[in-house]
Amino acid sequence: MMLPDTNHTNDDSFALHTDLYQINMTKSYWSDGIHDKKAVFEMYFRKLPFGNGYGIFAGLDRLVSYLQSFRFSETDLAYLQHEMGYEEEFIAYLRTVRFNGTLRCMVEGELVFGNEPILRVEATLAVAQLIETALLNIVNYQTLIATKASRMKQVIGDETALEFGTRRAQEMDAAVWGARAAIIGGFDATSNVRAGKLFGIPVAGTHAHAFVQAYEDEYTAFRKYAEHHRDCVFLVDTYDTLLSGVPNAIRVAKEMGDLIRFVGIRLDSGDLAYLSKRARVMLDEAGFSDAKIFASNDLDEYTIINLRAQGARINAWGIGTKLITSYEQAALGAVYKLVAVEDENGGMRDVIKISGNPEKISTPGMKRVYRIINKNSGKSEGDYIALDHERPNEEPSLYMFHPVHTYQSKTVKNFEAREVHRTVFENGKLIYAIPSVEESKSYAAANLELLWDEYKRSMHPEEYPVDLSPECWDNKMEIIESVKVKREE
Ligand SMILES: Nc1ncnc2c1ncn2[C@@H]1O[C@H](COP(=O)(O)OP(=O)(O)OP(=O)(O)O)[C@@H](O)[C@H]1O
Ligand SMILES: O=P(O)(O)OC[C@H]1O[C@H](OP(=O)(O)OP(=O)(O)O)[C@H](O)[C@@H]1O
Ligand SMILES: O=C(O)c1cccnc1
Repeated sequence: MMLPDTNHTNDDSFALHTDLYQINMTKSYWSDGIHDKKAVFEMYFRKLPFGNGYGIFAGLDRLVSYLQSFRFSETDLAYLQHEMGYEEEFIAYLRTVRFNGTLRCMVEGELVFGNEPILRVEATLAVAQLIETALLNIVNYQTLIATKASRMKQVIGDETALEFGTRRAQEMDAAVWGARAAIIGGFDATSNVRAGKLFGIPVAGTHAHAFVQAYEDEYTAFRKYAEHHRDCVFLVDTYDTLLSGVPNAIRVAKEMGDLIRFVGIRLDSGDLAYLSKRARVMLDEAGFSDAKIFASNDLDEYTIINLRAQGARINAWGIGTKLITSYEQAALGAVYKLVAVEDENGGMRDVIKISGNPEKISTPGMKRVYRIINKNSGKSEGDYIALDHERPNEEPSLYMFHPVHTYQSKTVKNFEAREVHRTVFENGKLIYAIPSVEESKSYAAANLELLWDEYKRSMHPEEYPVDLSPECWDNKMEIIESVKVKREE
């Protein structure tokens, strides 16, 4: 009897990290001889998550390493041939497949909105199709977490935001890449040490209830911790926060004096508003007005706003489950759609996907996205999606209108049209240097300065304009008409 391979030693590439239908479509393209036709796909989501007014893009780092190493390994090919039954000639073709295309993509920390391309892939039809699933998998998760983190950080403001979610995350990849995305979104540190090593991001932590329980009493536990660590945050809620936890923390801090840095205490249960206010008074009266109060326990932006309204005296927020699992909304819903394909004459044919819902009709053609910055206010007027050859920066004024409710319009003058995509790969060659995570985080913060506050509030934000250029809109309408005519024939 053959035992299944349980040690996964054959997991030596990500090329099979795709849906079966991509391989089956590729087989048809290849059999039909159209696999090397040029194709353009764009990725976008329709609706911002959490009712937020903006999104923060993350995922480019992993996307780059995926595309750079994209090839079917010999074990992948053996599996496809012997277990899945694909023919030898097709396997021989798959052996040659590499990412040979051009990728234009937002940079991590870029603001992203509904119905605008996050990235654009120009590649051969087969390759562009084979990579769809992994690209969506990476971007959907990381952008979701970066956006949630940014939304939480907007509420937390200048206070400290700590990512504590690894133990609750949807497996190990989600924990580390989610921690990274949280930092891009504005978090200050993660508790995940591996994420710190992998990405060079700040790592921070306190101690658990188990540590207190492991000693005969709470005082001894704090004292032992203090004897072996310079920075101390004592978890004060194991037995009784106000009657024993805070007094024991103060006692140890006094005894140890300058031998430690008494960073503060952590509250992890009970009424966090009440306990933090009482603990603040006790710490201040003991002469520790610099000691900070950390809080954790199922926190999210809604609880934080509420705790703030109650006058809670919390300086650092440890957030796990509700961030790393994107508890409020499980998925972003980005899609990857074909917008142009090579025709019989070697030119490109713009293509469309029709839907009964006008908002869901795809926008054909190869496009560029511009952020229209008003030079007087320094704020963004909205995003402007134009066909590839258009150059809005050369126009004296731009006519911007809602792509569905077209009567909502404005003319913008004295603007800078800032492209939001960079060329990351050109004909298969990586030409972009990925910034550090801290740089992406600063980039996200600087981008947020471009937005009026009305787009950034967590409840019922204003809808940020994402408009099509008149030429792009006309092209879409013409193609809708031509599809209608074909349907009627
Ligand atoms: N003053 C407050 N106002 C609003 N929400 C609060 C306040 N204090 C704590 N919370 C939140 O209420 C919830 C309390 O959850 P829960 O009842 O599970 O915790 P607990 O009473 O602290 O007990 P446990 O020891 O099981 O953690 C948490 O999400 C916490 O963040
Ligand atoms: O509540 P979250 O936002 O998910 O944040 C992470 C939680 O993980 C820890 O609790 P856990 O009960 O796992 O460990 P403990 O024994 O140290 O309290 C920590 O004390 C937080 O409450
Ligand atoms: O360091 C902490 O306090 C911590 C880390 C992970 C989860 N909960 C708390």
